Amino acid sequence: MTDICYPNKHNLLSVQQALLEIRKAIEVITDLEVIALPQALGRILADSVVSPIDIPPQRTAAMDGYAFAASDISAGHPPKMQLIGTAWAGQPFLAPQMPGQCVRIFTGAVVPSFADSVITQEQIEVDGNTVSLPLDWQPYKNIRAAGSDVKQHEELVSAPKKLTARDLSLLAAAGVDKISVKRKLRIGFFSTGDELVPLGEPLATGQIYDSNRYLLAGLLSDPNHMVSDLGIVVDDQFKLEQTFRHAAQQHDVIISTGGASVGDADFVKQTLEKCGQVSFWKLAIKPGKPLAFGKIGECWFFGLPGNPVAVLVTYEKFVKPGLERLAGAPATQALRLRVRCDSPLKKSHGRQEYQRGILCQSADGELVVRLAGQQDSHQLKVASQSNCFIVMDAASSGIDAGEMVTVEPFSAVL
Ligand SMILES: Nc1nc2c(c(=O)[nH]1)N[C@H]1C(S)=C(S)[C@@H](COP(=O)(O)OP(=O)(O)OC[C@H]3O[C@@H](n4cnc5c(N)ncnc54)[C@H](O)[C@@H]3O)O[C@H]1N2
Ligand code: MOO
Repeated sequence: MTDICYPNKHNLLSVQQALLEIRKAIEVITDLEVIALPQALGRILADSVVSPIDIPPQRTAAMDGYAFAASDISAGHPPKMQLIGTAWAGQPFLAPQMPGQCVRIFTGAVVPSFADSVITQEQIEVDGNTVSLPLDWQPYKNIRAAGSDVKQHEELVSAPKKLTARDLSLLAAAGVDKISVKRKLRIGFFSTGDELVPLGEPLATGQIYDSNRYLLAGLLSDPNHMVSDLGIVVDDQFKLEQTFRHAAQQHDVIISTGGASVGDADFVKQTLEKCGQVSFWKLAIKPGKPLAFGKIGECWFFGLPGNPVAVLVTYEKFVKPGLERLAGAPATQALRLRVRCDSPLKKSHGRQEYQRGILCQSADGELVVRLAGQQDSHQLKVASQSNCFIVMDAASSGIDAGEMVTVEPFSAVL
C-alpha cells in the first residue's frame, strides 16, 4: 500500500485520487465456491460458463397451429391438407407422414422432421380431418431452429459478472445447475461515540440514537457480503484498539463510523496508525471529509465520519467500489445525467459536493431536479426524502436556478 503524503493540513485528497488509491491497493479475493444455481442471484461469477447444449435443443413451434411441408401443398383453391395427429410441447409426433398430411402443433412442441412450416390456427379452417389454408399462406414460418438462442459450446455468461435474474434463467435453460462464484466477503461494522444509544433504550441528556449502523446494515445488504454488526464502541482509545485488532482477525473489511475527525475524542486515525497502516485520511468531498482508509494485517479498513449523511456519501463513493473490487465484481459506475435544476445551489470552493436532490420527470419526459432541503450532514430526513445526488465539482461556486447540473439517481448504475 502506498502512503500518501500531505504537505500541509489543508491538502485534501481528491475524490478521483482516493478512488484510484482504493482500486490500486485492493486485490480481488481468489477463493471460490461452487453453489447451486438457485442460490446464485447477485453472486459474482468466477468462471465463464459455456452451454452444454443447443437452446432450444430441437426445432420447435413458435405458435399454436399446424405443421406441414411447404413442398406438399398443391395449388388448390384453397389448398388443403389432411390432419394426422398432434405434436404437444413435451410429447413429439413421431409417426410417419405421407405427402399432403399435416400435424396439429402447439407452441414449444418439437416440429416433426417432415415439416418446415407452421401456420397459425387463426389463419386456417378445419372441417373434420381436412385443414384448408388461405390462398396467401406463407412457407417456412413460425419455426425456431435448434440453437437459435444459444449454440452448444457457445459462451453463456462470461466471468466476472454479478449474476442477474436474466443470467440465471439463461443458465437454467442450458441445464447448468452448479456454478463457481467468488466467496462472500466477511464485513464487520461498528459505531463509535460516547453519545450513542442502541434502539430500545431511553435517551439521557446529550445522548442520541445510533442511526449509522442501520444505514450501514442497509447499504451493505448484498448476497456477496457476510455482515457482522459489532455494536457501539465508546470513545476510549484502548477499547477502540482492542476492537480494531479483534475485528481485523475475523473479517476481510471493517467499517467504523465516527471519531474520524480531529476532536480530542476522535481516535480512529491514530488507532489505525498504531494497529496498521493509513493509506489516506481527509478528502476534498462534502460531506465526508474525514475518511480514513487503510489496512490492519490482512483486513481493509474504512473509517467513515460520524455524520450520517457523510456515511451515506462515503459508503457510495468509496466503500462500495472498494468492496466490489475485493469481491471481484466488475466495477460499476453511477449513472450520471445532465438535467435542469430548479433550485439555486450554494457551494463553497474546494470540495466536491454530493447534495441531496429530488429528481422528477414531467409528463413530456423532461427530467428536472430540485434540492431536497437543507444540506447539513446530520439531516437524515432530507436524505430520506431525496432520490439522487446532485454532484458539484470541487471548483464550482454554485449555480442559479434554471442552470444545468449533474445528478446521480440512487441505485442507477452502469
Ligand atoms: N475542527 C474541526 N471539526 C470538524 C471537522 C474538521 O475538519 N475540523 N470536520 C467536520 C466534519 S466534515 C465531520 S463529517 C465531522 C466528522 O467527525 P467524526 O468522524 O469525528 O465524527 P463524530 O465527531 O464522532 O460525529 C460527528 C457527528 O455525527 C454524530 N454521530 C456519530 N456517530 C453517529 C451514529 N452512529 N449515529 C448517529 N449519529 C452519529 C455525532 O453525534 C456528531 O454529531 O467532524 C466535523 N468536525
Ligand atoms: O463533510 Mo462532513 O463530512 O461535514 O459532514
